[in-house]
Amino acid sequence: MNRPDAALRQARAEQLVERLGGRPLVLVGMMGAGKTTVGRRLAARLNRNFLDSDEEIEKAAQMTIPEIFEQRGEPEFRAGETRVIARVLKEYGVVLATGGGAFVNLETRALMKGEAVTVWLKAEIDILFERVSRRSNRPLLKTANPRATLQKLIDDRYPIYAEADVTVISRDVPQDAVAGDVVEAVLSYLKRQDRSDG
Ligand SMILES: Nc1ncnc2c1ncn2[C@@H]1O[C@H](COP(=O)(O)OP(=O)(O)O)[C@@H](O)[C@H]1O
Ligand SMILES: O=C(O)C1=C[C@@H](OP(=O)(O)O)[C@@H](O)[C@H](O)C1
Ligand SMILES: [Mg+2]
Repeated sequence: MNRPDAALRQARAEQLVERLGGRPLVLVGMMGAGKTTVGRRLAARLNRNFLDSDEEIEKAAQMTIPEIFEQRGEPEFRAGETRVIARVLKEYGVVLATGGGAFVNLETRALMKGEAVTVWLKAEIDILFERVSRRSNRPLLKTANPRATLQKLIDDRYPIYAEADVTVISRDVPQDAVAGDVVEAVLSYLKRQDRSDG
């Protein structure tokens, strides 16, 4: 990146941080959308702390996500997810990557929408499927036909993800470019909001 590009990028990040104040920025969307990896880059750009709800649950339980699903079951995982997100949202200006099911929970969704700016990272099934196929750490996809399972989850969840404040397409470009798209989309959203408030 040349110097004017870096300076522009920095300026946009600073503008966003200023408009956000202490509000957390939360990424929601399907498994494989890039919430964890794009979220980390986004936080670095904004010079803000990054947390991932799955990682926080793993730390608290001292178990991996597949172990939690296997030994305790999904309802207990979801209860932990709700608790962790409520705790993390109290952190000033945090960038939070959620697990794909977190926004589906009515209570957690209301909390996120009330406390944070929510961003849906949206991607096509081909992109999602290719990305989730790289690792076998997603218990919900351990089915006879994982692609069909992913499609079913998309059908069920997309109307709910659409309730996020901002939608950003998780394109097939480097994660840093997607992080840049998030900065621009959230900035436009907050500018629109500030205009309609004032
Ligand atoms: N824009 C991208 N280009 C290429 N690979 C990506 C991109 N975004 C995410 N990935 C890869 O896809 C996989 C899933 O990403 P991850 O951030 O874990 O998604 P999520 O947290 O939404 O499930 C990871 O291997 C990640 O490196
Ligand atoms: O979509 C879901 O219900 C899940 C998504 C996963 O997180 P990612 O979306 O980060 O893969 C993880 O929370 C768990 O396997 C369940
Ligand atoms: Mg993730």
